[in-house]
Amino acid sequence: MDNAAMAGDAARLDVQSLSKTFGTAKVLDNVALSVSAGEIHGVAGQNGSGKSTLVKILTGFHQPDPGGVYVVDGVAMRHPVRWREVHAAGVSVVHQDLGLLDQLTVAENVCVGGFPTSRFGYIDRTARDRVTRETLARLGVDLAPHKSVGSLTAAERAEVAIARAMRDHDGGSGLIILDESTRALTGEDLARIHALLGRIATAGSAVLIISHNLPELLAITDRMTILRDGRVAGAGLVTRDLSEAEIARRMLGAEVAAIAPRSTRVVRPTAAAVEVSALRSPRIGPLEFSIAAGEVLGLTGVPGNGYEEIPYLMTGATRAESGQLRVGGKTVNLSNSSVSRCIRAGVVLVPERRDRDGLAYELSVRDNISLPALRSRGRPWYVAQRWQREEAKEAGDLFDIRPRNPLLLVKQLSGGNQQKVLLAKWMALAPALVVLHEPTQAVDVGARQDILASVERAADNGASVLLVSSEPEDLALACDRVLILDEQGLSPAKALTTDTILEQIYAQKPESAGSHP
Ligand SMILES: Nc1ncnc2c1ncn2[C@@H]1O[C@H](COP(=O)(O)OP(=O)(O)OP(=O)(O)O)[C@@H](O)[C@H]1O
Repeated sequence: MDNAAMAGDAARLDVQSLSKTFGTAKVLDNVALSVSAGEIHGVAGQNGSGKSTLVKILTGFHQPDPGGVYVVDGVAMRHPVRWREVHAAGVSVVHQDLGLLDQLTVAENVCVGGFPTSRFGYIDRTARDRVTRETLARLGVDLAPHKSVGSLTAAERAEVAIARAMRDHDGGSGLIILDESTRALTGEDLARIHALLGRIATAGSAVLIISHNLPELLAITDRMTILRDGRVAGAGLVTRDLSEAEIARRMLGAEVAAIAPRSTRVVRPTAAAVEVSALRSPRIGPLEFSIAAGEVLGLTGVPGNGYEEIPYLMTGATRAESGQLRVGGKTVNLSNSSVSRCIRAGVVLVPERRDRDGLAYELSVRDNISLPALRSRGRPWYVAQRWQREEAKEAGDLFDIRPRNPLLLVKQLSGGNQQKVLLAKWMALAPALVVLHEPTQAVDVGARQDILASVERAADNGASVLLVSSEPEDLALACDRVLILDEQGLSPAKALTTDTILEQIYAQKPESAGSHP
């Protein structure tokens, strides 16, 4: 698409000479970025290259170093940059987690932070519903304002978040920033949100989208800016002149070597080392499957059909209605278990939500990596032992954790590098069963390969691995076998190719899809 050409060349966003220093680290260095009216502009970059920092500066969360220029629709932003002024100038943002309140309605979510009030200060429900209806109609989104957000599909939730961001934009004005907000969407859900972004751009607003999904950026953007180590490694490149390989090369400064699918390289193990039986929750089951030692088993389904619950049900994180897990000669009752009991049985979970379930943000990289082994390998934890230092160094090298400083607090790392720490933390335990949920979400192309390689390495070292993912490409690449959950239960993928897995997933759609567990 070339919306920019259609809507003229007025810059909605113009950034020049923008830098940001944390302590002694310059994480953005002289960045320039320009987005025209009617343009969809993509930003890509390796984990830690500065994308989120850029968004945080544009929204006034971080202050840039002195000297930068930041202009919205012709209005120069004053220093310090304040969200109120940026927003008034026409900038809005949709964050990764969408920031929705599930217990509230569509209208309450769309109007949150800007409730129309009556002259006595009460919330004016009629005005609120009218604003919501008008916003949704303007965006071409068909949603009832009174529906509860907790009951919506993944695509509908993204529509509500985008509607909230667009609520105060006068027709065709301003800039909407999507900071990896499409990352949990796949297939038709993703296509639906792309169509919405296309409509927003065609109406004359500008869209700035940050994503690790290179096919997504190639499909919907007009131009792209690529960051590498905080510097621009490609400014305003016309997307139709780019390929995935070219973007990756600019991002990483090197070619990304393709890896061969596991199924073509490895002799399939046969004897079951892990057996799951009678696994049932209110939404799924009973299910039964097994994983051999040294095997990577993939598991997927239509988003929201319940397959996303399986990693949590199998590891004691969510209590199952019924279910047994046999691993290493022990049997765990999944209707009456806990995470710590599962860990003692040699079962670890690498969850999707690292912020909620996986990492201690206020602790260092080193402490996070060695936490699970502290009990068995000796205290006190506040004095770093040699094995802790060695383990942290090894993990840093193996997973390419950047910056390579094990004393940094996890909260100081970029999102993708936090994901690598989470993996390193569990892999260091040499578990019998590793269960991973969406391990490559929000990581760059190079890190994705490192993570899939580490998953395979765990299996090659004798672990059983369950890879639960919405990414058919990851499943086709890293698995020995893939199971697909539908209303009939689990069935094996007929072939380990992206297309076959996708076709099988969407051969049967559920009646109603809910949100992630
Ligand atoms: N509060 C902070 N203190 C110190 N360093 C920080 C802080 N926030 C970010 N950084 C550093 O700034 C750099 C850029 O991080 P940023 O989160 O912007 O990267 P990113 O491109 O968004 O990465 P990802 O794709 O992994 O989300 C990283 O090296 C990170 O460690």
